[in-house]
Amino acid sequence: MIRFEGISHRYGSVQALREVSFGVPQGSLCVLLGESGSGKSTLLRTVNRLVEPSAGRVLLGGRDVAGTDPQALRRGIGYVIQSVGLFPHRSVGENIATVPRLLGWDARRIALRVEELLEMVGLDPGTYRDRLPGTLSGGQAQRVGLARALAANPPVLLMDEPFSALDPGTRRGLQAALRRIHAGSGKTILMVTHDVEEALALADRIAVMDDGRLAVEGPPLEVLGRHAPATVRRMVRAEVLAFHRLAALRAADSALPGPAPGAPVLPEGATLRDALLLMLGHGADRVALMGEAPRHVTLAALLAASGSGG
Ligand SMILES: Nc1ncnc2c1ncn2[C@@H]1O[C@H](COP(=O)(O)OP(=O)(O)OP(=O)(O)O)[C@@H](O)[C@H]1O
Repeated sequence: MIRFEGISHRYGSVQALREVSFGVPQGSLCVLLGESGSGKSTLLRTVNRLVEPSAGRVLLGGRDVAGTDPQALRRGIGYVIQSVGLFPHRSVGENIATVPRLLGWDARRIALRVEELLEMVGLDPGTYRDRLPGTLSGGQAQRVGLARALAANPPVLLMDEPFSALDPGTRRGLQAALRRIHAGSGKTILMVTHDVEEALALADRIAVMDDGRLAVEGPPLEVLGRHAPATVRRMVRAEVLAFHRLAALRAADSALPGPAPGAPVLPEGATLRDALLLMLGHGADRVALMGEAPRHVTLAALLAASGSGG
């Protein structure tokens, strides 16, 4: 759906991107991970032409975006950023209606869509539709930003650290909302984050950027697993706190009954941190628990227990 072909970009003397090539399959949620300054936002912004790359091309559904009128292109791509960027003097409903208005939808269709979207992102339409953005909390504003980006049902959504300014609880709520919205929608989502846990909770593909280059790209368990490149291992170290939390939880408390044929086996008394490391080491999404009755722990149960499962 999105294909980067040999993308390089310079800002003056800064080489921000170096020959980046990979594809984001239709319907997938791909997370761009990488340290600060590695080129994640620049790459994301080549898709909606907020950045015109110095070399290479971006294909969207097989078409070179350079040949598409930027305004028309952006109307077909949802874009969500950390600072939200809601219009301060327009109500929540008017903010969400921005693109449908530009597309000439009639008033009734717009009103129905605004209501549907507010419900989708977990805000009661009666309470929030007529509020001004300045009266919302950060998490509520981010929900409105997400609803606005989804308004005209774009097949592609670009998200640049959309949840990073939010407290952990609010953030998990929005991650859960995003998972619901994405599931079965066929939408292709490309999302920048610094947060390895967030990537594990949301992504079906992860692309890791390192100093403007694509370090690795693939399914999460492959990318973050045993053969992870140095840049990934540095980031994972930065997530030590999350691992501490998992280390405090017994794997047996998150186990489901039943065998897990072929899965690696976790010793009795192991923690969820042990379970995660075993999954990463084997590229497996579940581990079997040693003991009398057959039991197993899934990655989804592990994320739920760590508070990342929504
Ligand atoms: N408008 C600009 N002018 C000059 N240099 C820029 C500009 N935007 C980004 N850069 C530089 O390009 C490089 C890549 O920046 P980019 O914002 O893409 O990285 P990032 O991985 O998204 O970083 P972060 O995680 O900190 O947001 C950095 O060295 C940055 O300083």
